[in-house]
Amino acid sequence: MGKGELHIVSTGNQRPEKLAEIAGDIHPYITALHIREKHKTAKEIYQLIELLLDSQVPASKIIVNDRLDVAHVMKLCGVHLAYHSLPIGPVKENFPDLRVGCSVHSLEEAISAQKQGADYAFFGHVFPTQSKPGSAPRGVEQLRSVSSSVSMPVIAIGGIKPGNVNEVMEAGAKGVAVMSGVLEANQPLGKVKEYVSRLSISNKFR
Ligand SMILES: Cc1ncc(COP(=O)(O)OP(=O)(O)O)c(N)n1
Ligand SMILES: Cc1nc(C(=O)O)sc1CCOP(=O)(O)O
Ligand SMILES: [Mg+2]
Repeated sequence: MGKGELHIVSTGNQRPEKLAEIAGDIHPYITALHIREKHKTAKEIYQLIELLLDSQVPASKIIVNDRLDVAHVMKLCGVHLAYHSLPIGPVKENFPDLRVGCSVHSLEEAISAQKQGADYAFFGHVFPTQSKPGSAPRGVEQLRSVSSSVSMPVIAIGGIKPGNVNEVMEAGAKGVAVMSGVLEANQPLGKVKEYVSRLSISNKFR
């Protein structure tokens, strides 16, 4: 069996040049880089992605939050739709080659996303994370229930560290999405390699 997927999600507050430098180092080892810059305009996101492309990050590994226009114009691999975004169904119908994903936080949301044609879903937050202060984590058992109820890939997000990768893969996740664990690490490339080695090992037992 192949490796589990490793998705890296931008923090929304890193300097574009810094993100591009890290992304240039880590892209060969990751499945996708998610550009989640909710406070940036389309033009700012476009400029950030230009920097990434200049750093040799392939467009085929970049997924952008919400902005179908940017994904289309820049020939990116996918778009991650938010609650306020265009609905999944019409996006998939009009852009069948685009990988269309979304975040889900319950079994009902996961089933609905799959019915609408989502290619994948992030489920979280599985563990405590500084990104969701004061909000209780949903835990590994809810991840297991969601993963076993849908056929689309479910990616675990929220508080994912190398040490809990095995647990979420065993619960049926097809991979993990990581923000702070890599992008706020002292040595992002070294961290990515740690995640990759855990993803390979854990998949052997599935
Ligand atoms: C491009 C991209 N990838 C992943 C996400 C994570 O989505 P989500 O969990 O919905 O983010 P929050 O709304 O929980 O902050 C994203 N937004 N964009
Ligand atoms: C963007 C996002 N969405 C989540 C969700 O549960 O929907 S958790 C999350 C942030 C994950 O960051 P970290 O890897 O630093 O815990
Ligand atoms: Mg979310």
